Order: sequence, then C-alpha cells, then structure tokens
Amino acid sequence: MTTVIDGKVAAASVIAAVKGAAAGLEAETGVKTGLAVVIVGDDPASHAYVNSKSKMAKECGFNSIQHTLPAETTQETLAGLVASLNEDLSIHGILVQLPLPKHLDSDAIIQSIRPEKDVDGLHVVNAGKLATGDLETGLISCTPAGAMLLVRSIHGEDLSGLNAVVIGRSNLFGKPMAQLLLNANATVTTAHSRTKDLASVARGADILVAAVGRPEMVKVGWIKPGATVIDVGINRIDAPERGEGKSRLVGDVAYAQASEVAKAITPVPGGVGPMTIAMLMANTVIAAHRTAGRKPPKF
Ligand SMILES: Nc1nc2c(c(=O)[nH]1)N[C@@H](CN(C=O)c1ccc(C(=O)N[C@@H](CCC(=O)O)C(=O)O)cc1)CN2
Repeated sequence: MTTVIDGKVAAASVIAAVKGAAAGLEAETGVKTGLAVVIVGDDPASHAYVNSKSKMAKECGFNSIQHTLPAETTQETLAGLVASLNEDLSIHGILVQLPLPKHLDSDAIIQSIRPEKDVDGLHVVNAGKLATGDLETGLISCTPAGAMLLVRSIHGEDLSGLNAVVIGRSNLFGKPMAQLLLNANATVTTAHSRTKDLASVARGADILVAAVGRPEMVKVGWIKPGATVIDVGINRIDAPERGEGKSRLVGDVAYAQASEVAKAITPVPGGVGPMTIAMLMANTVIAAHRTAGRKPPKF
C-alpha cells in the first residue's frame, strides 16, 4: 500500500504548534510575534500566496503587516522599506515575495534583510549556517524545511544508509534540501538538467525529491519500487476535459503511475505546497523567541 503524504494535515499540526508557541511567548514576555510581508507588482499567483501568508499570520495570533507596492517601485524605495522593517522592533520576520519585477535586483533586496529577520532563510548568513550544519541558530528556507518534515514523517530523524536524490539545484530549494538530507545522514546526490542519464540516477533513490518545474517530467520508470517521492513542482496546465479555458495543477512527477510503485508520495496539490506557509509561520515564531531571549520551539 502506498502512503499518500498529506501536506495539509502536516501543515495544520505545525500551525497548531505555532499558535501555542506565539500565545505562550506573548503571555510570558508581552512580545507579540510580528510578520511583515512585502509584495511588488500585480502577479495574481503572488498576490494569492501573500494574502494566504498574511491571513495565516493573523490566525496564528501574530501582528501581521502587508506592504503592497506598485510594479514600478524603484530599488531605492523597496530597499528603504526593508531598512525600516529591519529597525522595527514589532517585526520579527520580513518576507519579500518572489519573483520581484525584472527591473529590481532581488538578491540585493534579500541580502539587505537582517539575517535574524530573514524568515525565508535566503540570506547568505542563513544559507551558510545550513551549509555548515548549524541547524540551531539560523533560519531554514521554508519549502525545503517543510519537505524535510514530510520526509521525517516517513523515515524518522536518521536517514543513515538511505540514498537521496534531489533533482534541482536552486538556492530557494534544491541546495538547501540537499543539505538538510545530508544533515540527517542520507547519502545525497544533487541532479539537474546537465546530469547524464537522469532517469538512472533517479532510480537509485530511496528518497527522490523532484523540483524541476516541468509538468510530470519524472516518469514511473525513474522511480525505484518502494521509494519515497517528494514532489515540489507546482505546474498549471490546460485541462480542456474540465471545460473550455480550464486548467489544473500537476507536479513534476507523473503521479498516477508513480503512486503505484512508490512506498510514499506527496500529491500536488496538497503535498509540499501547504508546508511552505506553515514553515514561514514556524520561522517567524522562532525569530520572535530568539529576539525575546527565549528558547525557540522545534518543528
Ligand atoms: N519569498 C518567497 N517567494 C516565493 C516562495 C517562497 O517560499 N518565498 N515560494 C513560492 C510561492 N509560495 C509561497 O510564496 C507558495 C507556493 C505554493 C503554495 C501552495 O500551498 N500550493 C498549493 C496549491 C495552491 C494553488 O492551488 O495554487 C499546493 O501545492 O497544494 C504555497 C506557497 C514562490 N515565491
């Protein structure tokens, strides 16, 4: 029997823990956890994600602030906003929604966020801490942290003896995911578009993580029978069978066939996606605890 890993259930349990931790911190210290979310431009998907983040932050009992800036915002204006949020004592987490409009230098903006408020875990200080195996003092990028929690729900904390293959090498996901797996003692291969015979590399995986951004690219023949498959892709494709102009979401894995051979698999939607926002809340309450000099909760 294949286990379908339910990201909505896992995310709900993270959120319940966040709510408890935020309430406890406020009761003990008077510190209300604060999250500022910044969005620039009109991309509808980005607006939907940001609205979900702001709403979830309120549900967690946070001070939730949203800054919505027009597409023509200059680098100086955005940098000025980040600088003022860096100084704002009521804000413990700053998130700048990506992608930014093309005329803006995303990396300069991300690197201008104070590392202790970088709840996206993208600042080089946080990336460096993860790369050197320090999982205690930094902030870990939300989607890999969430995907790792799903891996742990199947395999436990120690992945000794297991081969993990991550397909994708982005800073947002592939690199931090590989480092999290390595920290848990898995034997890790990072594969990508230039990897020779990707299918056979993937077939060596006990834990296969796909983050390629190509709909259903990972076929059943790429999956070792009994493997755990974590699908990070969120691709919207046409679905004329649902009516004219309709679309549906699919992952990077051909789910229907893959779920016949995998031991455990994440669906799309409802797998890794919901974990991203839950881990953002987790990072924010961790950051607030640290600022208040309290031991942060573990997730
Ligand atoms: N600053 C950041 N920008 C972006 C990030 C990020 O982590 N930090 N990630 C993505 C978008 N994203 C959050 O921002 C995100 C993507 C998907 C989901 C999610 O829950 N997906 C659902 C499906 C939702 C749908 O129906 O469209 C799922 O997979 O079940 C949450 C957050 C890029 N930008």
